[in-house]
Amino acid sequence: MRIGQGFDVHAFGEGDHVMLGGVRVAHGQGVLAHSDGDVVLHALCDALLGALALGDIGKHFPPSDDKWRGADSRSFVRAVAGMLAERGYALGNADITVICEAPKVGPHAQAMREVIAADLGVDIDRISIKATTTETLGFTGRREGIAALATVLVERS
Ligand SMILES: Nc1ccn([C@@H]2O[C@H](COP(=O)(O)O)[C@@H](O)[C@H]2O)c(=O)n1
Ligand SMILES: C[C@@]1(CO)OP(=O)(O)OP(=O)(O)OC[C@H]1O
Repeated sequence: MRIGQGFDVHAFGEGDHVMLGGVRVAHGQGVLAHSDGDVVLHALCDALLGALALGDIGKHFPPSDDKWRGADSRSFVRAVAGMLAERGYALGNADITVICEAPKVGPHAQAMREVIAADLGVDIDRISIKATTTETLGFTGRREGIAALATVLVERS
């Protein structure tokens, strides 16, 4: 059994939605990013890569590579899932926390769990999505950006 953790932040910018856990969430702003800027999936990928000491998301999908411009971050999750499987590992469980004042994550948490479970090929009860504000403190509190934390356990399959 191995453990991994991931963290990602994107600044809010122009737009009318954010992608969170592969789900399009209506919001008065978008995020600035090379890909679709899905902090949930980026933190998850980093946690999975970290669990197997495979580097980080930027090593595998460099922001300097035009191939990933506007990319659907679900493609990163599926690619990372493949790396795990190749090495004989499968997800034990993932626990993810989204940090922002808005949008509200709770109403979308179940849909995010379904997307992530499907992309990792695991039962939904292995995927947890939580959210918190920072009580108006810091960059998330000022609504300048959105952050996510992910912790995973991976097990020999
Ligand atoms: N973006 C968010 C933030 C919070 N929630 C839900 O609200 C609860 C209370 O948040 P506090 O930061 O005031 O503790 C939190 O436990 C979440 O259930 C949310 O859905 N989306
Ligand atoms: C996802 C990648 C893809 O180029 O770019 P961004 O969408 O900017 O996201 P970030 O988490 O800042 O960096 C990781 C990159 O791999």
